[in-house]
This record gives sequence, structure tokens and C-alpha cells, in this order.
Amino acid sequence: MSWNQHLSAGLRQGVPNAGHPAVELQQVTRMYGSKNTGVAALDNVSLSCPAGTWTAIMGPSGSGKSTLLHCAAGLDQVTSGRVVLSGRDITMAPDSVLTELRRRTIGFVFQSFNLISSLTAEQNVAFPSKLAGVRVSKSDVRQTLASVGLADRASHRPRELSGGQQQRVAIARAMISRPAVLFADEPTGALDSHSAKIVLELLRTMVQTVGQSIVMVTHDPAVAASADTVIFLADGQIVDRVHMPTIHDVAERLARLES
Ligand SMILES: Nc1ncnc2c1ncn2[C@@H]1O[C@H](COP(=O)(O)OP(=O)(O)OP(=O)(O)O)[C@@H](O)[C@H]1O
Repeated sequence: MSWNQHLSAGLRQGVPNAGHPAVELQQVTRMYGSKNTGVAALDNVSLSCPAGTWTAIMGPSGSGKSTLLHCAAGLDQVTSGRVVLSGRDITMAPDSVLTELRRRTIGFVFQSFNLISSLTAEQNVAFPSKLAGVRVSKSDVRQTLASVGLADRASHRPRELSGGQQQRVAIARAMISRPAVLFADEPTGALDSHSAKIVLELLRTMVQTVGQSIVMVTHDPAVAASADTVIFLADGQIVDRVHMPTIHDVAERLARLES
């Protein structure tokens, strides 16, 4: 079975897409520091990422990319404005709601994989669900690993896997709860170009085959060009965007912002 067929079989029904945008930021400002001397890491940002699409966030260092990702995922509180995640206003949500949201509505993939070295691939995939008291069956874990092309690596530990395979385990771990939105922070930042290509192809397949929504921060124009839309930040504001980007489009816009 191909990845596409595995994804269709394993994940299709799960990814919720009830007609809401995946993420909406409405006039979001995030200040750090005191009122008079503070920095606006995000300055009146409005953004809507349609469900079933892949959005990349780019911009020079310090432009607000991580802050945007953290505010959109409910990991950071906005100073003003609204954040709506998969149709749900999370702006003032209490910790209990945000914790629940992290378990069921969103998934995270980081540059550094964050796998537990003593656990096998399948134990890593199941671990967060177990921790949250959510039952996942062995066949669900196996099917999710199969959907990222790792059916035959279920009992391998991270050190027995390549970087790209470890990142695919991390993606399977994020996907097992069928998150409405997958947030990715430099998902290929630690990978060689061949492994990066495989991970980007997997993310593209997830968007196309199961309608997964992805919001991703990256510094790399070649990675951003895999997305449907690239949003460019500078000094906490959205200053440009490009749909169906080419690497050249993205690199050129970024160079302009960084000059
Ligand atoms: N916890 C914090 N306290 C104070 N200032 C902060 C904090 N977090 C971020 N900032 C400031 O907010 C601005 C945006 O930071 P952010 O980390 O979002 O940028 P970034 O685009 O992700 O940068 P990079 O590409 O270097 O990771 C920067 O000026 C940064 O110094």
C-alpha cells in the first residue's frame, strides 16, 4: 500500500474540517515588557488560514514568527485581539480548555523531534495519548506509523532510525489524535536535503489526501515553497503574502525584507 492509501485508510475520517478556517487571528497584538518600553512582537495582525491548506510563516529574525505560532496554538496569550482555532474562540480560554485543546485539536512538530530515546517508535507515538488518559489501540498506532511509511520500524528506538524517520515518527505522534491543525516549527531544520524532501512530501500528502491543515514556521525558502501560501512578517506585521509560491518567489521577497 502507498502512503496515500495508508493515509486515506488510517486518517481520513479523523481530521475535522467543519467549514471553519483552521486558524484565525483577528487584530492580534502581543506586547512583551512594560506598556511604555515594551516590544510589539505582533502588531495588529489579522490572518485566516483556510482548513485543509498549508500556510508557511516567514520573515527576518525577530519579526514575530514564533510568537505568531505560539499565539495561534494557544501556547501564548495575546495582549489584544482574538484567536479562533478551528471555529473556537480561544482568546480567553482557561488553562483546562487549552490543555484539552492541545490533546485533541492541535498537534506539534518541532525541529528537534523530541522523541523519548528509551521508547520504541510505536511507544513514542502512543505515549502522549497514554499520558492524557486517552486510549489508543495498537492497530491505530501501527496504522498511523504505516501512514508515514514506517510500518516496518514500529519496534525501532530513535537511535536506530535516521533523522528523517525520527521526524516521521514525530509526525505520526502528532497525527494519532487526528488534530484539526498541525503546527510545525522548522520541521526539516535538522534534516539533510533528501530526508527533508521526504518529510515535506509527507506533509503535502497529508494536506491533499486527508485535508490536514498545517501552519509552519521556517527560515528556508525551499521549505516554504512547499506550502499553499506564504505569509511574510516584518516587525510584527504582515507585510507580504504569496499563494502557490515558487522557491524563487519566496527567496526574492525574503531577501527584500532582510536587506
Ligand atoms: N518572552 C519574551 N520577552 C521579551 N521579548 C520577547 C519574548 N519573546 C519574543 N520577544 C521579542 O519579540 C520579537 C519577536 O520574537 P519572535 O521570537 O516571535 O521572532 P522570530 O521571528 O520567531 O525570530 P527568530 O527567527 O529569530 O526565531 C523579538 O523582538 C523578540 O526579541
